Amino acid sequence: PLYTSIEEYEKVQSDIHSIARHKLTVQRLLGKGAFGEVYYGLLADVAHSEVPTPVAVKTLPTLCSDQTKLDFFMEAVMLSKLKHPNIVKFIGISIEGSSILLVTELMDGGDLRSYLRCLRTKLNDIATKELILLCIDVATGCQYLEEHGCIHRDLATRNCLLSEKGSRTIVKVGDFGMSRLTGRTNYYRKKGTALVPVKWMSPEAFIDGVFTSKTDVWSYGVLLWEVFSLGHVPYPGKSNEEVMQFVKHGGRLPKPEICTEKIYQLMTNCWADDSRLRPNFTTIKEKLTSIEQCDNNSTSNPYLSVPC
Ligand SMILES: CN1CCN(c2ccc(C(=O)Nc3n[nH]c4c3C=[N+](C(=O)[C@H](O)c3ccccc3)C4)cc2)CC1
Repeated sequence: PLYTSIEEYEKVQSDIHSIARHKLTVQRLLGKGAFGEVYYGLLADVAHSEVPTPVAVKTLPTLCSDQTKLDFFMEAVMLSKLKHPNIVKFIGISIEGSSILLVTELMDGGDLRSYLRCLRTKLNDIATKELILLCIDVATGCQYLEEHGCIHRDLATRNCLLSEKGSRTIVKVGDFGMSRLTGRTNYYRKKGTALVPVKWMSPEAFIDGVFTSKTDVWSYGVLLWEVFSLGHVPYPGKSNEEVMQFVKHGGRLPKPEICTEKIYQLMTNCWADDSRLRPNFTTIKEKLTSIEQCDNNSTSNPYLSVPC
């Protein structure tokens, strides 16, 4: 596996910005990621500003395998290549002795799944419009990944982050711990049986280990289901093995209660057995936008500007 990562690294030759440790002040713990922890930090002297910039600092446990270190570094390399308003912004890494810190923009709203679960208690009439806008943000970030030959491989609400800048909540695709660049091929073949998110995976991914942007589309369909079920775990009560059998024989997630038929239709299109029949992220974004505008019109304005 080390070779695979080095091979991956060669594809993404990039100079990673390194941050002098004395410019970084690590403060309170924000959350525990898949590996390591994420802290609130302050970075001095960004763009020659007097005031330090709040950042997120992702740490690796000092005691961890070389593979984990390499994956962590690969995530930094991957993130450093991706620049988009719906992808969490990479700032740099700070290496001192055996400690490696990954510094990104601060997303102060936390992860999308926790946000959805909080929504359950806050409002009883959840605004479908707000949920669709969250999904459009994620689809826009995924469209960028698709265009840049980057397969995320772990799209899920737990890996998306929110920032509540002013009134508008914006969602960005966060954790890239499992993402891979396709380079010449346009798919990635998983080696070994690393921990894989079966409930978010397409049949060709969990059967043959083949990942393309269309496997990300399947995962995005499950993310849509998560959003409209306000953060439920997919296939409740089913084990990974049972889910694989169920999905392999055509079983699919049911329509969440607060989800409209049109949105459920979009989800099921993302779960087509044949990956060629699944929409791409450009189509997904267009469909969600027209649904959102349609909902807008039908409530406020009788003369529909968007044919529903
Ligand atoms: C009610 N409160 C609201 C505030 N709250 C938080 C909880 C967690 C966070 C947080 O981790 N923010 C992050 N900003 N940037 C990155 C973050 C994580 N990153 C990572 O790379 C992490 O690996 C990651 C990536 C995607 C999703 C989760 C974690 C990069 C912020 C506020 C706690 C509850």
